[in-house]
Amino acid sequence: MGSTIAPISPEGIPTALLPAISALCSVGRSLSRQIARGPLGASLGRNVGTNTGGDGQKALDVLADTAFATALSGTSVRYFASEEREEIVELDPKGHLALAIDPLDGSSNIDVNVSIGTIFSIYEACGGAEASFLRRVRDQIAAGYIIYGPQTSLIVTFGQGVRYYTLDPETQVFELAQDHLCLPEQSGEFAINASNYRHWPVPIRAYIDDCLAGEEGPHARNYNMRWIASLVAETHRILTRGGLFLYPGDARRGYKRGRLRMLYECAPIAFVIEQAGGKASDGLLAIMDQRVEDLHERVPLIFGSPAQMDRVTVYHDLPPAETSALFSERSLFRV
Ligand SMILES: O=P(O)(O)OC[C@H]1O[C@](O)(COP(=O)(O)O)[C@@H](O)[C@@H]1O
Ligand SMILES: [Mg+2]
Ligand SMILES: [Mg+2]
Repeated sequence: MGSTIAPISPEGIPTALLPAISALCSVGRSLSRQIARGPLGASLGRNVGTNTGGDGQKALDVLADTAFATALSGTSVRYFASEEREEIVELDPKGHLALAIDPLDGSSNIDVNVSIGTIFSIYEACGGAEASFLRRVRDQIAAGYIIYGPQTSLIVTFGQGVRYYTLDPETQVFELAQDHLCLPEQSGEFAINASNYRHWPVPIRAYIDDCLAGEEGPHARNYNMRWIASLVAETHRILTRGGLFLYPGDARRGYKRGRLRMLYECAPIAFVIEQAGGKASDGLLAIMDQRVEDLHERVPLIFGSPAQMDRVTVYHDLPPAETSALFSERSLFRV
C-alpha cells in the first residue's frame, strides 16, 4: 500500500504544513489505487454501520478515516476531528495543528464509478481540543480536497490563492498543474438536488423557478443543471468552469440546516472558493464570516461564481411578497 517516493513536490507548501499535506497525499494516492480497482478489489461500497450524525457508513468511509488518522500521527497534527467520529482524537501531544476531515465525501457514488473525494481543513491548535475547532471559520490556515476521478487531484489553499496538483499515475507524485486557480466570474449552470423542490424555502424555489424559466424568465438566459451528489466533484466542476451549488435547508425532518457539515465540508470548501475568487454563504451570511459552533453541526451551503451568488443572495433579501410573486412580476430582475 505505501510507497517510499515523496507523494508531492514540496515547492510552495508552507514548511510547517508539509508533513501533514504529505501524509494526506500519501493516503490519497493509496485510496486512489484502491478505488480504481473497483469490482476487482474489496467491496468498498458495502454498508458497515452508521456514524454519529446518523449517516450510513460504507466500508470506504471507515477505511479512509483510519488510514488518515494513522498517517497523520507524527506530522504535527495534535487534534484530529473526523466526520466519521463522535470525538476529537489527540494524535501528537506536541503537535501545533488541528485538522478536520471528511475522509470520504460522496459515498453514495463509491459503487457507481463516479468521482468521490476527501475534504480537509487545518487550523493552528489553540486552547484545547474543542476550542481548536469551535472558532471563526476564517481562522483556517489551509483547506482543500483530493478528488478521486478520471484524474486524482489535490486542490489546496494556504490563504494565498488556490493551488492545483494532479497525481501523475506514472510517478505516483502529485505534481503542480496550476498555481493560481480562479473560477469564472459567471456561468449558466447550477447544481441542486431538485427532488427536494417541494421542501425548499421560498427564496430557493423562486430562484430555481426563475432559472428554469430560461430566456423568457427574469434572468433572460437559459441554464444547464447538474447534480452529481458528490460535493468534491461539484466543487471541482465549478472551480473549473463556473456555476452555482446549492444545498439549502429544507422542510424534511433533520434537514432544517441542510445536509452538509460546517466543520468538515462547508468551511473548507468556502475557503477554497473564496480564494479562487468565488463566494460561499448560507444564503444570507458568508460562510467565512461565521463560527463553527458544534463539531457536527450542519449549515445550508450555496457557493460559486460571484455574479450568480450575488443574484441568489438578492432572493434571500427580498420581502416574502416579492419572492412568492410569479416570476413575471419580479420586475426587479428584468434585464
Ligand atoms: O444525496 P443528497 O441529499 O443529494 O446529498 C448529496 C450530498 O451528500 C454528500 O454526499 C455528503 O457527503 P458524505 O458522502 O461525506 O456524507 C455530498 O457530497 C453531496 O453534496
Ligand atoms: Mg461529505
Ligand atoms: Mg463523508
